[in-house]
Amino acid sequence: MSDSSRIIDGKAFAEKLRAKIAEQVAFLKEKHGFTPGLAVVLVGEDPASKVYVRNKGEQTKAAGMASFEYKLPDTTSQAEMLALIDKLNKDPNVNGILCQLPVPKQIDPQAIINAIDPDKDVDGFHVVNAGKLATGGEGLVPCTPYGCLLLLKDRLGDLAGKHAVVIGRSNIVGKPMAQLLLNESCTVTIAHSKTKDLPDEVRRADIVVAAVGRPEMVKGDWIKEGATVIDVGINRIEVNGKGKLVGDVEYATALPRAAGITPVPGGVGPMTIGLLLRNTLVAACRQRGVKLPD
Ligand SMILES: NC(=O)C1=CN([C@@H]2O[C@H](COP(=O)(O)OP(=O)(O)OC[C@H]3O[C@@H](n4cnc5c(N)ncnc54)[C@H](OP(=O)(O)O)[C@@H]3O)[C@@H](O)[C@H]2O)C=CC1
Ligand SMILES: Nc1nc(=O)c2c([nH]1)NC[C@@H]1CN(c3ccc(C(=O)N[C@@H](CCC(=O)O)C(=O)O)cc3)C=[N+]21
Ligand SMILES: [Mg+2]
Repeated sequence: MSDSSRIIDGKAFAEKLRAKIAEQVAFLKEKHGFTPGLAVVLVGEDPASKVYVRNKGEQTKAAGMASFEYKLPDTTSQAEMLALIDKLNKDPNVNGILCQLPVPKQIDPQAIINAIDPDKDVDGFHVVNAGKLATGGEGLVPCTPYGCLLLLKDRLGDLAGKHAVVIGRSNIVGKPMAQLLLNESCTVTIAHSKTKDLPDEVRRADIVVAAVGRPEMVKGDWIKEGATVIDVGINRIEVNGKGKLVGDVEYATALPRAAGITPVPGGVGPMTIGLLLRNTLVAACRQRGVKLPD
């Protein structure tokens, strides 16, 4: 097997997804006379967050959807933030609301997330959507794990019975990822900072999803021959005085062992934005009482 055939190209997959969404959006406009809209709220000046928010806005518009951006100073109070969310909840032209995380320390992120109308919660972070994911309802699914799942199903087909190890248990990546894999009938292990022997857990995995936030902490020689590796990590490091983006997996040594592996950049990241647009489309159709176009 050549190295290039092992690479799971999330960027190309996401481009196809976005092209399809653009067609669906054009159909909705022509046949039903409306345009899905996404509001993104950014508080403060975090440079990485600014880049993501700009990318989201550009891709939203490229798909033919309406993009509303709210940039608030880092002194914004929780009450001001809640007032904006209330306004967006009531605005019929806003079908999806995303508050970029992290938020400054005077704001409780969970209070903000749970103030968003669950039907507009395109991040899928609201307690109602988390509950639906856990109990089988039709909610909105968190974009990053959803993107990981689409890449896995595209590569592997049916996932039933596979042993999946998810490293990380955050509410936004690890937990919903484990839930999605469980819903696909995988046998799921969730590892975290208190896990006793992480290499041993990873060695048993058919599927590894790494969502830790530590550069290349998952070593290539932990990966079982023929396993599929999804690297969610986005870590900015310096190499010879130059900035570089790396994942949570030691990519060069994992690549020859894995049957499939996502690169960083170009793997999970582009899928996250693709699924954000998809969730906005789905939310808009539900709010308008229109069937999602084929
Ligand atoms: N590509 C994309 O679209 C996205 C990428 N990301 C990236 O994914 C990564 C994870 O994000 P997020 O879930 O928000 O991060 P969090 O910091 O919220 O969670 C990290 C998790 O990793 C666990 N962990 C920390 N150290 C270890 C260790 N030594 N061994 C095993 N587990 C450990 C923590 O365990 P414990 O719970 O015990 O503390 C925690 O559950 C980051 O790099 C982030 O930038 C995030 C969102 C989207
Ligand atoms: N409410 C909220 N929802 C989020 O979904 C959310 C968030 N807050 N806060 C931050 C994290 C992180 N995240 C990424 C999205 C895209 C890329 C992405 O497109 N990455 C490119 C590279 C981008 C670059 O060069 O920096 C890639 O991996 O190829 C990365 C990370 C969404 N997040
Ligand atoms: Mg996420």
